[in-house]
Amino acid sequence: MASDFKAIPLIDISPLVEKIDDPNMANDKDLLQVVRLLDDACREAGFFYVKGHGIAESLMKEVRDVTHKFFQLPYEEKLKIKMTPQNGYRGYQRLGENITNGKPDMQEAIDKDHARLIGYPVSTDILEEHRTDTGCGAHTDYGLLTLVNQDDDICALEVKNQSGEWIYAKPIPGTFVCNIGDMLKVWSNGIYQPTLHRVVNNSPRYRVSVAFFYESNFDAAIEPVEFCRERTGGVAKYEKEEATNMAREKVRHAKELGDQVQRHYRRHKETWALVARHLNESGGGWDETNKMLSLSQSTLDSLSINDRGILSKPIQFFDKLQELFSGSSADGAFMEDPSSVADFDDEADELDNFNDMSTYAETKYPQGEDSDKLEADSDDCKETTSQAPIKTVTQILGVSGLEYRCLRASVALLVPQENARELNKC
Ligand SMILES: O=C(O)CCC(=O)C(=O)O
Ligand SMILES: [Fe+2]
Repeated sequence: MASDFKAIPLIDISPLVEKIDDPNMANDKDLLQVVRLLDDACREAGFFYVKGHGIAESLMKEVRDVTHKFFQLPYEEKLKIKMTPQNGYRGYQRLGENITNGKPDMQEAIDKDHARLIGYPVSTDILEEHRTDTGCGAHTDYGLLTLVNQDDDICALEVKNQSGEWIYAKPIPGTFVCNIGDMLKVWSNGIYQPTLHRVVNNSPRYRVSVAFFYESNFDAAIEPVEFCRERTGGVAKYEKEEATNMAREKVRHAKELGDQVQRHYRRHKETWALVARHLNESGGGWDETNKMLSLSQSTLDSLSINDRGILSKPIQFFDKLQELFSGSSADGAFMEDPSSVADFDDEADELDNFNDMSTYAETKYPQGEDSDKLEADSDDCKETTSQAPIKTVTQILGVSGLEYRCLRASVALLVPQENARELNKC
């Protein structure tokens, strides 16, 4: 547990860097002092700055400058390297796509293996209805150690101390801000605990940071190391776990939501199959005024109770279902099921232009509750139908854009390799 720290320590690690290949390093007083300071920092704040790391300040700045330049590019340019399931979720992640604690983060990013280049727009540049209050919601990092090269002139990264106060990790030029992650907690048998942190860009300037996440391989077994167990009473406080499982735990909620969306999708697909089967029957047809199928008595009589129940009620989303499942005509040529992840993702991209963030207007988030209904009288539906005339997957599935993005985050589970970053913050 983070202590009641009021400031984050700055540690000059040059003795460590200089002696890193020295077989006698353990006898070096200066180096041992660095180790002591690092140990204190990890116990107290879980955060520290490092200087004397050997990377030129000018190079750190250049990296940030390039990052700024990339995010200034037109949206279409950035999309050329967009993150997809096919490329293992590496590449450009659009504004609002990263979800923390169920809320979209007001950030865009490029993920490349263990590095993440992050851009935090000025909040007034984001449409008010799309804005959330954090560039990155409160979280701990999943791995061992994170190093952040942050913009020199903007205070945005905040770290929570034990009394619940948010302490700024103010930029200190030439330093990296470092923090420990969940894996180190397990390895150290709880001696070190990761600290909650978040990013809020309230400044009038676009902020970038470049983070490096030092993590184990996904198949590594994470368990308390013996040395730390001995120092903490001899009993392991954490069970041995595969890194992948730790990551999965982090995205449990997103995964539940993904399952929910898939259930919605399947149900509407079934409804449409039923509607399409009877649509062109003789004596039948679509009654636009009542939003119902008109069916002959003999057809009605032949239906199962369940099917009759569905078809004798208004089908509010008829045109949407038709578009989604059969293109422009009711020919029953259904689209792929979303369990085929790539297809679903592509389809979403087509229907849902994230740039205008039109599906993003809703902010309701079910927090795991299963709002498994799309009846015309449900509040959910009223909300979606009364919106601007947009045709989106989210409307049809009866989920908000936000939930839908969670689905996408959950999809990351299916491509777990190298994907610790994506999983990190759900
Ligand atoms: O942008 C920052 O300063 C930190 C970002 C962060 O905490 C993260 O991506 O895990
Ligand atoms: Fe973080």
